[in-house]
Amino acid sequence: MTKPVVALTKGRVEKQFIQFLEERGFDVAPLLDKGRKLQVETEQFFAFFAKGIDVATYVEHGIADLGIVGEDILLEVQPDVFDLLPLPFGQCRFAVAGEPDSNKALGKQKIATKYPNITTDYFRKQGKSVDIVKLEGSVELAPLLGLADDIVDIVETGNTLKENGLVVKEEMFSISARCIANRNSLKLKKAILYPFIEAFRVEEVIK
Ligand SMILES: Nc1ncnc2c1ncn2[C@@H]1O[C@H](COP(=O)(O)OP(=O)(O)OP(=O)(O)O)[C@@H](O)[C@H]1O
Ligand SMILES: O=P(O)(O)OC[C@H]1O[C@H](OP(=O)(O)OP(=O)(O)O)[C@H](O)[C@@H]1O
Repeated sequence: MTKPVVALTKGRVEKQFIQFLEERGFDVAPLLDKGRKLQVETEQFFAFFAKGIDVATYVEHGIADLGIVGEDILLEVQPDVFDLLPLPFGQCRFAVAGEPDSNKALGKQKIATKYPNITTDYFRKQGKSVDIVKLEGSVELAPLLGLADDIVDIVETGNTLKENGLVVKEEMFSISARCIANRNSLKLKKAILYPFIEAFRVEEVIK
């Protein structure tokens, strides 16, 4: 019987996932000692490391059976994968933020974000149409430099907003990291995936 193939989001999520696995008695040494290698094998699974958006693609195409990815990616890209369960890390929230006294009276609100689909959907549900400026990071700069009126972004501690003189204007919703699965793998590799998924289950985070 072969092992599951797991696609892991590099960086922040990877670190928290490794700690999560360690607490559950998994063999994490190969993940910690990987150096610049992008694929490793542990006692329990094969892993490879990619950007979150690519983790979703690899799982959708069946290259990975499981993926560990931020819910922001799933909401933005809506990949055709099975969203199995929430994980107890990567917890943060989406918010509209901007300069404290910048309420736009006339014209369309201009919003800078890494998440154009989430943003459009959020404002559409409020019956509002906004102009979106897509950025890839350091989104907080946009209102400060006059590129946009406000931003839609992830807030965790609030430090990035605070240190740049911005405030939350509207709380949107909370997210966490998620374990996703390829739809066929779930049917065809049940025997190897289910024990693995069971080990990931954390009562307090199941919605
Ligand atoms: N401040 C944060 N607190 C908690 N989770 C976060 C925070 N920022 C991002 N995340 C989550 O972690 C995931 C990965 O974020 P990370 O910043 O490591 O990569 P990224 O946003 O793709 O940037 P990079 O281009 O540097 O790889 C995001 O998809 C999101 O789910
Ligand atoms: O509320 P905080 O704890 O300060 O976290 C929020 C920040 O974290 C994320 O940025 P990230 O570090 O991923 O950098 P980025 O700007 O390149 O996306 C997010 O886009 C915010 O900028």
